[in-house]
Amino acid sequence: MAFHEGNNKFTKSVYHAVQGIIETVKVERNIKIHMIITALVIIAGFLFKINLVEWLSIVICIGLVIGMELLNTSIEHTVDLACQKEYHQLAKKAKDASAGAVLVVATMSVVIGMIIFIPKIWKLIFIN
Ligand SMILES: Nc1ncnc2c1ncn2[C@@H]1O[C@H](COP(=O)(O)OP(=O)(O)OP(=O)(O)O)[C@@H](O)[C@H]1O
Repeated sequence: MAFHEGNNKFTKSVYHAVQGIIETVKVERNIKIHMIITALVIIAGFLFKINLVEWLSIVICIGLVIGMELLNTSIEHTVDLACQKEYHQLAKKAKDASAGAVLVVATMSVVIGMIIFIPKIWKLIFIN
């Protein structure tokens, strides 16, 4: 395979991946909420001048939550395709487990956000 062919294939893959993200953001309400929370957390990070480890924790959480939400959407589409939207006990199990994965990562992110920001907010209110 010539170098430019490989390069072209990579560009196409990135294009499709970006399309997947854009489509999901357009359609899925939950990922829009995650995006808004992400923006607020980044603004709070700058306002409270959080340190490098805190930024790293937040970047990991953001990546995990949005990545997991994209996977959840992918699983929902795959299940709908497989069962043609007919009720099926296995479809329920697959979708519920997938939604559960998002919930686990989102809960972990909220806890990390609280550990980072609550002491800073507390200091701002009661010490300043
Ligand atoms: N084909 C099906 N058979 C059985 N249960 C289903 C089926 N489709 C959905 N469900 C049930 O309904 C729930 C919601 O499924 P749905 O596909 O509407 O996801 P959603 O509400 O769009 O989720 P999200 O808000 O995460 O995007 C699932 O978690 C599952 O319990």
